[in-house]
Amino acid sequence: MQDWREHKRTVLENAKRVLVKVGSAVLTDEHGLNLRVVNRLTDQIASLHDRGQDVILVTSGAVAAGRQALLACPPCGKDIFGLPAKQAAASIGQSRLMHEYDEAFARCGKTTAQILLTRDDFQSRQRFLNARNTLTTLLEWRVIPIINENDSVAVAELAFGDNDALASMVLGLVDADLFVNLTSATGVFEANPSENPKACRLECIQEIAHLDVEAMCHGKTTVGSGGMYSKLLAAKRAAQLAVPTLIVSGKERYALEKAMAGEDMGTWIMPEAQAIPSRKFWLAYHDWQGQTIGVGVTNYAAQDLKKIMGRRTGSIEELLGPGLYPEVVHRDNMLLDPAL
Ligand SMILES: Nc1ncnc2c1ncn2[C@@H]1O[C@H](COP(=O)(O)OP(=O)(O)O)[C@@H](O)[C@H]1O
Ligand SMILES: N[C@@H](CCC(=O)OP(=O)(O)O)C(=O)O
Repeated sequence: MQDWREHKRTVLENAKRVLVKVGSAVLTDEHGLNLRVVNRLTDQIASLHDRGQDVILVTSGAVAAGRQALLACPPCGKDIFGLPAKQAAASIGQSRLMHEYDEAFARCGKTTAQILLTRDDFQSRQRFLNARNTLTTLLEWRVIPIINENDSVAVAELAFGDNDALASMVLGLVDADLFVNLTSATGVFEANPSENPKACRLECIQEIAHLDVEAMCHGKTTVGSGGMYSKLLAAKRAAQLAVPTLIVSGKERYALEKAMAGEDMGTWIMPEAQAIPSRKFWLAYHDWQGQTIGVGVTNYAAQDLKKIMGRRTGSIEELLGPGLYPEVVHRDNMLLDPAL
């Protein structure tokens, strides 16, 4: 196995397309969106971009920015914290968030584009491909795509709920070669540092597939977003796509620049040696219902399957007519144990 430090150095030096994700805990403070953080982050992303790297930004902060606006001018006697209120706050905040990014990037001479996605967009092959085409075109034009979940239309069962999951899905859309996840912690620790202050930072996670994420983060760590738990699940998906993840503090000044320059900070998560082909990755996220042990595209409709269950292959043509497939789900169209 390649030494992880050497692997990290090689990826950092050669990454052409970097996806940077920044969460609410980094971007916001008790007053809402922290513009100093937004400006520092855009400066650093612009520098990477100037060096020729494509950068895709997945950002949270719409709900916080919306609530900030609402608190400045509250709707008399109305709830601003329930789910519909959260969705409405996101729609108020998203345009403000985007405005701040747009202005900050413009000061660095960069053009931005907003893309709002929901889980639906990854479940429909057509929408998945449309989103991919748009992103590819933007990147060819050297525009910086800024992505968030489309909170105001996402219904509970279709919501990502946290942008770590969204970011990991976008990796597959844009064929990124590095995922940088900016967090409020200084990296991944052996255990939740707020519960166990003696826990040490992990410099590298070599085999994320074998990591007990539940135990390490003690379940989900924050309400409404996943904290480190969802970052590790996102890193697991990234690893399946053969994309390494760097989880690093977004609170520290110049953290992104320093991390990209190879300083010893945060946690490096090694990718799996064998990437899932992108079509299979899409399959993995196509069906989210029930207890999933694997996913695949079937050659037979459910009612036909009921008719032929338990029958000999030779009798199938008699039941369903000619032109049949020899298998219900071909192994090329099947993925077992996706990191759902
Ligand atoms: N093993 C762990 N290592 C590091 N942080 C952890 C761990 N388990 C739980 N956490 C918590 O996860 C949080 C990091 O996520 P955060 O950046 O706050 O989330 P978000 O990006 O969703 O807003 C930290 O507050 C930290 O206390
Ligand atoms: N899409 C929402 C944030 C979702 C969320 O909680 O994200 P994160 O803080 O990154 O885990 C927003 O823009 O406010």
